[in-house]
Amino acid sequence: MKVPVIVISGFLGSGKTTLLLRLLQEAKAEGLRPGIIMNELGQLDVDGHILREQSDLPVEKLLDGCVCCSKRSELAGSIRTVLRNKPDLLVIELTGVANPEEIADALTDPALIELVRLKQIVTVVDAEHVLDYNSFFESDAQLIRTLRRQIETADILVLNKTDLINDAKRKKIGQLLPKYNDAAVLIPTAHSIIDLGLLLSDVVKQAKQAVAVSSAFPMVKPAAAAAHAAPNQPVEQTRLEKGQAPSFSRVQTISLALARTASYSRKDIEKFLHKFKNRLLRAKGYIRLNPEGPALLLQFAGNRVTWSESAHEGQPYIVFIGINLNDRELEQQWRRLEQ
Ligand SMILES: Nc1nc2c(ncn2[C@@H]2O[C@H](COP(=O)(O)OP(=O)(O)OP(=O)(O)O)[C@@H](O)[C@H]2O)c(=O)[nH]1
Repeated sequence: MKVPVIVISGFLGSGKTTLLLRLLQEAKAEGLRPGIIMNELGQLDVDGHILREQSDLPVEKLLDGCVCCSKRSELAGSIRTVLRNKPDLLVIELTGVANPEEIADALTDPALIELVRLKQIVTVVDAEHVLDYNSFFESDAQLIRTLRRQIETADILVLNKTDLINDAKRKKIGQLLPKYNDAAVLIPTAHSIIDLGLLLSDVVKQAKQAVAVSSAFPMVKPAAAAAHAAPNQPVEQTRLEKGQAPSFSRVQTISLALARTASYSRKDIEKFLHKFKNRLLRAKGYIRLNPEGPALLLQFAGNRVTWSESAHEGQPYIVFIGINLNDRELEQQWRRLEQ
């Protein structure tokens, strides 16, 4: 069974490590064995120290670079190392400037696709500063885009540090965030206190099934989470019934194994990809245009298609990463391309 992955993203200082610590405590209380990967931009393992002081779980560190770009090639090795301990769950805390979309993409690399599946992207938003990002980073369009993608791709938006803002600011942010992502569960809070059942209930269920324990686990515990919340900062949830955990990330990954005997036309594939472009963030695959030919690496990113030579010897496949994709429709239409 593929190990579910929770990605924690959010700008520098927004409260990611605070959330991670809470998540690990709750996971431990539920009898889960989480695997942890922390990525930091600098060479100093600051958050790792904090974590080691407060948790006895082993942490795999990726220092001095961002796992979505310069450290990407090391991600597969780190995940394999963590998987040796047979975790029920893998939690990856990204750097503040990482685009979670890139991680969704990295998890579908050939070395990982059979081992892990993206479960949820949680983005922690710093309520005190989020409205200022556009003016702070005016000269850095790439950074602004990344911060926006952190919000747009989230399944859960934790609006943290609400203890540091007034009602007017809170209202403004409450109007802004849905403009970028109206499908995520929005949780205003302080000190990253959220109902962790949203993240863990299905993993607990799966772990219990795995050991053939039949007693049902309560899906979420809103009352318990609210009891921990700071005064005047009730845990609120919107766009999702309380007690209902989303089981899949909004960023979906659909992989299709391709028959070795099938042939394809390059033009048809490109037409297909452009047809879905509004919902497709990324597509990539190792495809043989004809059964005797070599595998080619197909990449679709930013609405551009590139083909390159590849030494891939294994089963041809294609992976689609997108939002609001209909897997049956996509597969049916893809199969029509087979000649
Ligand atoms: N006042 C206040 N402080 C908070 C809150 N949440 C976290 N903090 C503090 O903010 C600081 C940064 O929190 P972290 O959890 O380390 O943030 P992070 O996103 O992991 O930070 P980086 O690793 O630098 O990206 C710490 O000193 C926290 O104690 C909050 O809701 N309110």
